[in-house]
Formats: sequence, C-alpha cells, structure tokens
Amino acid sequence: MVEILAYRSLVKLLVLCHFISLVAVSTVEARIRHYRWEVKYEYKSPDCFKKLVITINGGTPGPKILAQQGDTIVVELKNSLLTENVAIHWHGIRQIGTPWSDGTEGVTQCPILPGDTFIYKFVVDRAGSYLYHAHYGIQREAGLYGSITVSVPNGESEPFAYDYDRGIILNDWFHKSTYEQAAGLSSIPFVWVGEPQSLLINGRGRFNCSLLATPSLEAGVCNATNPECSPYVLTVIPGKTYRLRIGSLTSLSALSFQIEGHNMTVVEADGHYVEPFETKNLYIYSGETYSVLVKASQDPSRNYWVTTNVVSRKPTTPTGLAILNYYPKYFKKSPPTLPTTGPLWNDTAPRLTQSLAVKAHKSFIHSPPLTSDKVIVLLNTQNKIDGYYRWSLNNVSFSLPHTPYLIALKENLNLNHVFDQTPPPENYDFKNYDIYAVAKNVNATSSNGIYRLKFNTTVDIILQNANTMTVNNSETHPWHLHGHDFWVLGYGTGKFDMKKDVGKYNLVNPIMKNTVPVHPYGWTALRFRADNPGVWAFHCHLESHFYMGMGVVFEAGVEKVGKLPSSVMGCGETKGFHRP
Ligand SMILES: O=C1O[C@H]([C@@H](O)CO)C(O)=C1O
Repeated sequence: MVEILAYRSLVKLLVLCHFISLVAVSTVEARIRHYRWEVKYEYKSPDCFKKLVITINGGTPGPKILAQQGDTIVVELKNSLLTENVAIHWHGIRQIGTPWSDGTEGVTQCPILPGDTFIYKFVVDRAGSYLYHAHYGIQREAGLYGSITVSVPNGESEPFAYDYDRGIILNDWFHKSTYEQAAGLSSIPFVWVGEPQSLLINGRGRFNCSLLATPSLEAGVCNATNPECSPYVLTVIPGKTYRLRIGSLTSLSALSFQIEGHNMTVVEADGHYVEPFETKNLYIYSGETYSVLVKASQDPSRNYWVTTNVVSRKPTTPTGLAILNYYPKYFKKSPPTLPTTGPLWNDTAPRLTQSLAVKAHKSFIHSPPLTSDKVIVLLNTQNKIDGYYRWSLNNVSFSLPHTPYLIALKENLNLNHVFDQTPPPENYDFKNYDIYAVAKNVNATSSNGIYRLKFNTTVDIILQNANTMTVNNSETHPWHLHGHDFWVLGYGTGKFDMKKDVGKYNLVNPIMKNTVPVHPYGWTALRFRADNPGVWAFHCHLESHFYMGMGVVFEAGVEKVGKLPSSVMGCGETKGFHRP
C-alpha cells in the first residue's frame, strides 16, 4: 500500500515536472519561420512611372519578416529573374555560426543562378529592427529589399512603452535601369545617373508625370492616378503612442525624415536601445534603422504630412510624401498645409549633432574593450584607375574575386588563384595628404586583397573622409559592417589626429551599430571584436560606391567555421563543387 502511494506520488511528481518543463519549453522554444519567395522582374509604377522592377512574391518592398528573438528563419528563394543572378543579404543579422548565409555574392557565396532555388537559414538572435536586400551588383536599386522585425522573447520587456508598431522603409528611386547605371559607372567616359527621380516611403512615391514628353505619357508610361503610387497612409488612433521602425535603403541619398507637427523620440538604432532623445528631423543614412516613438497627440480633425528629403547632396528630387491620418476621419485626404522642404541640405552641423546624440541606453550599455589590438585608418577618396572613376581606401580600390573568399579559405583552395595575397594598406600618408583638396595624383590601384584579423582581437577603424575629384566637395558615406556590431567611439570634423582624438573617445556609453556615416570632411571612429568566425564585408552602403570599389573585407577565425553547404559553391575555382 505504502509502495503504491509512493508510486502514485512519484507519477504525480513526474507528470508535474513534465508539465512544468513543457511550460518552460513553450516560453523559450524557438520557432522555425519558413518563407517561400519568388524573385522576378515585373512592371510596376512605384512613383507613377512604369518600369521593370524586381519583386518578391509580386511586391517591392518584399514581404516583411516578423520573428521573435531566437527563431530560425528559413527563406527558400527561387530566382525567376530569367537572365540575372541574385543573392540576398540579411542586414544587421550577425549570422553567428552560419557565415555562409550572409548573402554577400563574391564574399560568402556564389550567385544564385536563374532558375535555381537557394535556401537561406539563420537565427535571429537579437530583438530589433533590421533589413534585407540584394547584394549582387547594384541590384538592390531595382527594388529587391524589405524589413526584418525581431520582437523580444516572451516575458522580456523593453525600456519604453508603445501601443502599436509600424514599419517605414525609405528609399530613393531612379528611372534608369540598373543595367544602364552599372554600364555608365564602368565606362569611359564615366556616365553618372544624377539625383533620384523620387523618394519612396514604403515603396510609394510621386513623380510629376507632366515632366515627360507627350509620347511617353500617351504610351501609358506615367500615370498619376495609378493606385500603386498613391501615398502611404499611416492611420493613428488619437492619444496612442506609435513605435515607428524606420529604415533607409537608399542607393545614393542621405535623408531627413519628419512628421508635421509631431516630435519623435529616438529609442532604438540598428537593434540597440538608445538613451532616448527628441527630435523634429531624423537624419537617416542608407543601411541604418531607427525606432522612434510618436504620440498621436495633435488635432485629430486633420491629417499631417510625413516627409523625407535629400540632405548632403544638392537635391533636385522632390520631397517624398506620406500621410499621417487620425482615425476615423479623412483617410487618404491630403493635409491642408504645404509640405515643408526639410532642413538645409548642406548644413552638416545638425547631422553631426544627431550622430553624437545617439548613445547606448543607460540600462543597456555594452562596455567596449578599453584598448584595441589594431588600428586601421581608411582614407575615403574618389580616384581614377586607367581612366575609370573609382572609390578607394588608402589609394586601393576594392574589387570582388570570382571565387567567394569564404569558400576559398575554408576549403583550402590555392589562394593565389583566388585573390591578391598582399593585404591592403592599414594607413595613408597622414602628413602629406590634404583632405580638403582634390588629390594631386588621383590614380589608385585596384585589389581584391583582404585583412586577415587574429580571431577575438579588438580592432579600431578610423574612417577618414576627404575631398572628391570635384573642388570643394566631400560626400557622406554610410559604412556597413557585416557579421558584427561595432561600438561608435566618436565623430569629428577635419583630419583625425591620433594624439588628440583618441583621448576623446566615448568609452562610457557608446552605441553599438552596424552602419554609421562618415560626414563630409570628417572622421568616424569604430571598435569591434573580431569574434565571429567567417569572412565579412565592410563597405560604403551607397550602391554605386561599393560597385566602384568602396569597401574592404575582413577574415577572422575561418578555421572555426562549420561545414559549408555545397549550395553556396559552383562558381570560379569552386566549379563542380556544387552537389545539389
Ligand atoms: O560616385 C560618384 O560620382 C559622382 C560624381 O562625383 C562624379 O560625376 C557622384 O556624385 C558620386 O557620388
């Protein structure tokens, strides 16, 4: 009897334990989120002008990826572009343990051929706002992009409160095809596309069709009443607080974003919580994401303009427009006011001020290592090589190899056949270089050499901006690092001075990011730990600039990388390696 009772309570205990473990498992259990995407060319009119764009499952921007921290994302990508390769990069996702899923053609994988299906599989290991986009040639510009939102695990809270979550992707839009643009960039004489025709908010913009000649209007090339180009409407409920996850994937433009009559509180940047600050204009550079909180606290009897403008380059592109609409009135009705044109395009000071204002939230500080093992200074210049326009770092312009580095290094191929074994320079002629002048000798060399870093070491990067090949001109370059976040230790104007400026680094509460601007004639200092085994690109996020050589590649701990899937192989020296 005693034994039976003991047995019963043991069973009860086991059942209880099993139940508890089930509950525990169900709160932490990561899910697999499976997506099937078909990538194709279709005629669309995002800004009323009809052109061929790249869609995913029929749309540009593509489907939103919504996941929870710890989930595994599986994207089964069918390339239906017919005559064009493709690759997709998951921007801001570090790909810890899956460097082959980073989607960087030439660095981590061979391109996906027309007709092929490729499977990307990776874990979204940190909550936050991220992006995805093509990483093959300048294909992103054709409309192949979208957003990834990763929510916090159940039971975990964020350091701010809001009622609703909305996504906003900003982009600039060109009517010339990517083929024409790429050919122009690699021609003598150089053919530059100029400023974008419009700015898109969630894939919608407005080009003034009356600027076109009558025949193209008659041919239906531009139609102002096409519903595809009616502005995005953000409907809000009076009194509620909205978290807007704003990302920029512009090809060329630095932007300012504002909501008429409403302030924004910045709370997140590139997946990291920010010590909150308020602003009227949010400056955002290609590849960055921010979350802002906006309270629907204004007169609900009217609508308000949501606007975006080009800054840093002399704008000729009209303001990008969306509508903030107060529920339940006047959906789609234009606000009664004229949209503002935004802040002065050539005033760098408020942009530098905002960059400096973005600090880690006081309860979420990841302290940086106080010293670094290596410093790499990258002088950003515009150059010529054999008469071609290029961008260079320390007078070396980057070119991609035909065999992806990751495969060559991991599979122990004969590296001499794959890329230049001389690493690029780690500095420039500091004493003799005038960053305010057009370089006296604008010729550079071209290389596909890479920096091979010691695993787990701390590396500082100083981005040093300079004059372009045009007198009195320096551009803003947004730099994006794959596979890691870095600490943003400082920004400054003029020439970075090792003796004076290192002492001014913010080692207390620097924000961590994956994309950061270097302002005109300025410098930006970053620190990262080379703790993610793989091969990773670090480049200017402007489509044409990376295409023209504005990037470098880091390798660290490649010997620790697991077995590569054969699906990433098949090109260059890896021909015949692809065993589907
Ligand atoms: O890469 C670029 O080339 C042009 C210009 O410098 C030469 O036409 C431009 O504005 C860029 O950003």
